[in-house]
Amino acid sequence: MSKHSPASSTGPKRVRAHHLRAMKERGEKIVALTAYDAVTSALLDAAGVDLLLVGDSIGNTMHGHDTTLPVTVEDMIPAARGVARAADRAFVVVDLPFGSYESGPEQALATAVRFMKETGAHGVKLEGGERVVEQVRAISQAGIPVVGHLGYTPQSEHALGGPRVQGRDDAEQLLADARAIADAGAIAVVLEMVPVPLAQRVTEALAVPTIGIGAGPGCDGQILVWTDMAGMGDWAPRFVKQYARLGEALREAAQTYAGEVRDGSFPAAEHGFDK
Ligand SMILES: Nc1nc(=O)c2c([nH]1)NC[C@@H]1CN(c3ccc(C(=O)N[C@@H](CCC(=O)O)C(=O)O)cc3)CN21
Ligand SMILES: CC(C)C(=O)C(=O)O
Ligand SMILES: [Mg+2]
Repeated sequence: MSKHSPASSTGPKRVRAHHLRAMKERGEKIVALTAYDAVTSALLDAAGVDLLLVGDSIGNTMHGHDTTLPVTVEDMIPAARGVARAADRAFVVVDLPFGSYESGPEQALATAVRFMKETGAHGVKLEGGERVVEQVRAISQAGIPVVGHLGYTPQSEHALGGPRVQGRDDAEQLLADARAIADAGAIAVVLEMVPVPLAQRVTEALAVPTIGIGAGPGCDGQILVWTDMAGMGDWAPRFVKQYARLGEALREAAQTYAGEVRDGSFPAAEHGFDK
């Protein structure tokens, strides 16, 4: 075992784009979480998480916004840098934020190139189907692994009418979108808030892996926002399972610290210097 003890002992030393496809073919689930900084990246990487997404959910989780819409390229770059530097094994993907790729393939490629040059990440992700095929093609043809994102796409929340399950009445459109971005070179597709049977159908239709979030067990992998699954916030979407109560643990630690500072029991002799 390496010092990082990856959960999958047969897995690669460093997860690369082609491993994700191979994992789908072998029926091995792809384990993904978001990360927004080096300290968290190191912990999740050591746990054996295969893919770390520097999500534009950083807007909600770290920057106090209500949506992902205000997140900028300048917000994403230092976050991606921290995550990429601290991950020894995981494949690191960065979200292209709202406004950084919609104008066309030239804008999308310029943003993707900037992320690859300036952060050390291994790939990028963008939201949308047929409307962004030219963007996916341009990024892919430049040799940059690109991940798609279909179903509930939070950057379009005002057009979609809020966080709603997608593809109930337009399953064929979602399937066409998935095929279009896979054909344009996407290495994987995130499916967010898609009915379980439709996510299963898309997964069977594509050669590249699907990574689900609120899309059921039929996907090739699963992703969650790390602060949701670790119980850091006071709210999480219904599709989240909470695996820890880190928020409570941190609040209690800070309360104990505050009490000890106030009553003078911290710092003790061993925390100081004699000379
Ligand atoms: N912390 C966090 N977790 C996420 O999963 C997440 C983000 N932020 N930000 C970006 C997007 C936005 N996402 C969201 C945002 C809101 C809901 C939501 O309000 N869901 C309601 C109703 C869903 C329904 O129609 O049934 C829920 O109760 O879960 C879901 C996903 C997923 N992503
Ligand atoms: C929820 C995932 C898929 C995402 O796009 C994000 O965290 O920004
Ligand atoms: Mg995102």
